[in-house]
Amino acid sequence: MATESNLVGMRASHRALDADLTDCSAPQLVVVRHGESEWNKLNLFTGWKDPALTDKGKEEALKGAKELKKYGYDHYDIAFTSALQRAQTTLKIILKEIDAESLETIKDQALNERDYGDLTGLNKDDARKKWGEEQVHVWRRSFDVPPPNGESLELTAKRVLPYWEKEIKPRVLKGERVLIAAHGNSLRSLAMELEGLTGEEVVKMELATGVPIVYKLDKTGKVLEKKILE
Ligand SMILES: O=C(O)[C@H](O)COP(=O)(O)O
Repeated sequence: MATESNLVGMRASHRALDADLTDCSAPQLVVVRHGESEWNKLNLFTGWKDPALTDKGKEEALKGAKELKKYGYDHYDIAFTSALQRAQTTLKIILKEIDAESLETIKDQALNERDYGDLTGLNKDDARKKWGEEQVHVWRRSFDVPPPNGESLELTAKRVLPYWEKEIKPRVLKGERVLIAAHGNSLRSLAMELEGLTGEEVVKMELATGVPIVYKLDKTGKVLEKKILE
């Protein structure tokens, strides 16, 4: 079920928000985290490694597509995804289900998962045993502390957001219907910008695999309305 009008634009006045919500021409953007991958299943730090989706991951992508259809978010002008197959396959499954297999799709590593550096390939529980619960939590969920030789969320945002500003946002603001299939941390970086979240707020945000998020934006690209289709 769609989470009812989960309004995040707390900084906007309610009057302005109501006015804009009645405006069907307000720019709209749909983002989705890939379905479960083989390495998610094995509880391994994945980052820029490129495992495939599991069967469960494919089912999650299909379920996400059915939710998009159910709520009428099944027409797009362009799609963006990362250079990693778990996001690309998720997108493919969605596009097939909404009869949009020939949709123009741009793949770019700017949308990749954060690079987990030396943690890549390690089991997350083993890492907790080795470095302690707290240290691993800091690496996974602090804003600006990178894992050894990897990217913090802040560093991830430094490549995701310029790409958003240059390649995606202008299309969304022009009224193109854009679908992005990407990763937990690349989408967190984007959510930070769209929803106006602080570093502290964004690290608390968890994105479920295969669950689409629909954003309605104002004319500057900030979020007026957010619906999680789960
Ligand atoms: O790269 C990974 O391991 C996951 O896709 C995201 O991991 P996280 O939940 O530890 O950020």
